[in-house]
Amino acid sequence: QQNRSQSVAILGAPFSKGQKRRGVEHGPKAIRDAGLVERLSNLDYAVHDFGDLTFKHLEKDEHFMHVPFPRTVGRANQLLSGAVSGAVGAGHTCIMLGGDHSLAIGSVEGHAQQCPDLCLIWVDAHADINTPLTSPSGNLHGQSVAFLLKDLQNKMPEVPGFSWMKPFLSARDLVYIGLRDVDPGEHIILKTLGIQYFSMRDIDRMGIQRVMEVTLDHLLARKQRPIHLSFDIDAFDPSLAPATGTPVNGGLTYREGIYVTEEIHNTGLLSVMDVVEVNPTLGATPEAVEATTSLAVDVIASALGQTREGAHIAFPKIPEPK
Ligand SMILES: CC(C)[C@H](N)C(=O)N[C@H]1CN[C@H](C(=O)O)[C@@H]1CCC[B-](O)(O)O
Ligand SMILES: [Mn+2]
Ligand SMILES: [Mn+2]
Ligand SMILES: [Mn+2]
Repeated sequence: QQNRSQSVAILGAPFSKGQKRRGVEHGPKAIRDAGLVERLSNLDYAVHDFGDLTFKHLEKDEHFMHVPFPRTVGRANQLLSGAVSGAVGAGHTCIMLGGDHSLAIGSVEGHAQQCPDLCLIWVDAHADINTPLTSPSGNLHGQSVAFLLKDLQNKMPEVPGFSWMKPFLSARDLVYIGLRDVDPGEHIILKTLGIQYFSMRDIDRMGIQRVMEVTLDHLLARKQRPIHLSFDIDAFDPSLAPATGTPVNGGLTYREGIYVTEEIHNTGLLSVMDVVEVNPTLGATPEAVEATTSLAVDVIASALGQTREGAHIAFPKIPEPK
């Protein structure tokens, strides 16, 4: 039998108002339909599926500057924060299924309520660190990190809907992997704050093994602490994950993405993982959607201990005939 030493909580967040394309709210169902619960049940985890959160669309929700749906996004993240905090507080490793990447605001904030010393690994083609003053689109899924960082506090206006939280993360506790489409305003923020990032060029130069070595050393060498992995499916090359809202060429290979999650699993410190921006309505064919959703299941399983070399949980030794 399996000593279900650990337990994983699945939290669906069917939410899309951090950006303008319809369909990403169907991400949680699509990832479950790709067999997530079955895949995790084969690992050494007790699986608790908490179902999907229900988000209210607020009637009166005027733009703030050019930012759409600020109160709806803020409220959704306040709700998600409580749910993630509850799941982590109950001792679960939490998998948050998006939904767009604005949901990381609530996910990381809720995690930090339980684990104030958490560190954040952001795997994404994008930095998602625009402020309302630098954002080209106003879309909050491209601003999530700016709401989390104490170092950006004096560069952030008061956005309606976000008065329930305050920034808590230090720039040194964040590392980016996979960047290849960074806006000018984001670039000056990354450089000014001295945030550690590995772009796709860095991965080409160093290789993913060295990137992970430096990432985990940067975050954990001084002190072991819980890891929050925020994984935007668009970190992968669009040939692997086409069903997503902002695809950018030249992304992670399948093997690079799996290596990232294997290394994070091997720290034994993964506490919350977001998997966001899977939009099943954007696949050109059913096969394209299936490729994207099964990839999401693969990276989650890998982050939770599925290994490419195999495992023999059910076999203490080679069975012998009677
Ligand atoms: C918008 C298109 C033209 C551009 N290639 C694109 O995607 N740009 C990214 C980079 N900055 C944009 C923004 O802030 O609006 C977009 C956010 C993406 C958010 B994410 O959660 O998917 O990481
Ligand atoms: Mn992205
Ligand atoms: Mn993102
Ligand atoms: Mn996106």
